[in-house]
Amino acid sequence: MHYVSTRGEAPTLGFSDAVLAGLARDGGLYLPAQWPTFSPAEIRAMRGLSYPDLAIKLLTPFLGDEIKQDVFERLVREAYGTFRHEAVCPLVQTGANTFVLELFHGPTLAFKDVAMQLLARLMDHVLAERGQRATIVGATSGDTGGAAIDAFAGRERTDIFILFPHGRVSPVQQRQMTTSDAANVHALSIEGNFDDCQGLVKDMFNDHGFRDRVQLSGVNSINWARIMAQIVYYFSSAISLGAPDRPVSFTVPTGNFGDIFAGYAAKKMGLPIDQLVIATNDNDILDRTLKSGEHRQTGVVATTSPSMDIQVSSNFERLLFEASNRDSAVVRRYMASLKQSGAFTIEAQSLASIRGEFGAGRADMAETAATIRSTLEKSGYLLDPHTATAVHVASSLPKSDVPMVVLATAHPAKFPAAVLAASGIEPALPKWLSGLMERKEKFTVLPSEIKMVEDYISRRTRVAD
Ligand SMILES: Cc1ncc(COP(=O)(O)O)c(C=O)c1O
Ligand SMILES: N[C@@H](CCOP(=O)(O)O)C(=O)O
Repeated sequence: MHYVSTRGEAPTLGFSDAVLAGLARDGGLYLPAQWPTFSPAEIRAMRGLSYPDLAIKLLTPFLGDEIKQDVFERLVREAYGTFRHEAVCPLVQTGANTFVLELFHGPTLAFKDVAMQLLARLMDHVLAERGQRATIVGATSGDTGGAAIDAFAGRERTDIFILFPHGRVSPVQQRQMTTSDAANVHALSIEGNFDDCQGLVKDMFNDHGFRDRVQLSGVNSINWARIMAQIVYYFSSAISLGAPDRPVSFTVPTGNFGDIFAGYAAKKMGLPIDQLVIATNDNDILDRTLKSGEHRQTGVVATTSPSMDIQVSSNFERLLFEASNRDSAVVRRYMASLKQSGAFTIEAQSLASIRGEFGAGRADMAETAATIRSTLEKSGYLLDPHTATAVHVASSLPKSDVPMVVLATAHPAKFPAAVLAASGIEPALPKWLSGLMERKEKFTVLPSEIKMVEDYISRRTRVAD
């Protein structure tokens, strides 16, 4: 299996190099050269597999021959051994034909753990085999950072620097990033919003001198392995609802477009998905794009679902590549226009293809709060604000016989203030995190200035030791 860049001007890589590279050297994102596919009979035969066994079956074709099968199996089992629910990602029925897919049973209570626990182990393995080290730099609007720090803390071969927007993450999210005592962990509070943090990370990847000097790697969903690991729960939930003999729809709380792109990948691999619905909060660039065909960035507004406060949606580039029949020249034109004028207009054929695959909707903060309240009243289920945006969008769709699965991307206890205000209930952190809010914080505040951030990282990474 080989990996190609969406911009077509970077070397084609094997799996291990694509994982270590993060962003391609031409600024693009890696995708498998072909989608592995599974026939209905093969999907039927997956019924009854445990989550790790399903992950091994679905993900092995992406590895080529680069990771030995017994090693991969061990890494998968270790990764999902960190989850507190036996099913790893259990499905809960909340209405007649509606389900919530709980992705928050990992160490940091967010769906990011599903991919990050595996990615950290894969990276560690590849670096050890090669006798290399890496400097990992990541941007977070709250959840990726905590998940990455948990997964990489104490690992000998990596130093990890997480950039989060100053004052714009929840107190629980902040402490998950700032209370690690591992020497290889560095939390940087950036004076800006998430898009500024993600822009800094991409600028560092595009500064090839810096990139090579510190052996830069990324763990945001620009990294293919993040998307890859997220494909599995689309299969596990759809199979438990009758796939491949019954189609299933998904509504996904969306920001950087990684999670829902994993659903698109699952469909490409043969899973019968009826609708893939993008749910946004007030930062609704993707909802507007699907409606108008124009992708136009506006300012980010702070909401009660802070992890979705994003206007530069990285993985949309992967979809543009697919929708244009993998025409990297078209993608380069869109990206150049986005850089120059903050907007581009999607060509008619690509737009039709995107609209054929995806629906979209938005929920403002009042609708999100009302959904938390009404879901609790109707079904006794307490949603987090991100999941609530998707429940609101799903409930606004025309009625259908196809089961609708909403991805529950975070535990409500990560956002106690918003959940309390909406429902009157203050969700408690699980036992293993109960001392979190009392732990001592350690972080550095930096301006959103590339040179200052690069300088900070260069002085602290142990890559050159
Ligand atoms: C809780 C939560 N929900 C939804 C999202 C959006 O997911 P994606 O960025 O993959 O679209 C995020 C952040 O990415 C998140 O942390
Ligand atoms: N919502 C994310 C933003 C970064 O997304 P990623 O999936 O690209 O890592 C977060 O919580 O940090």
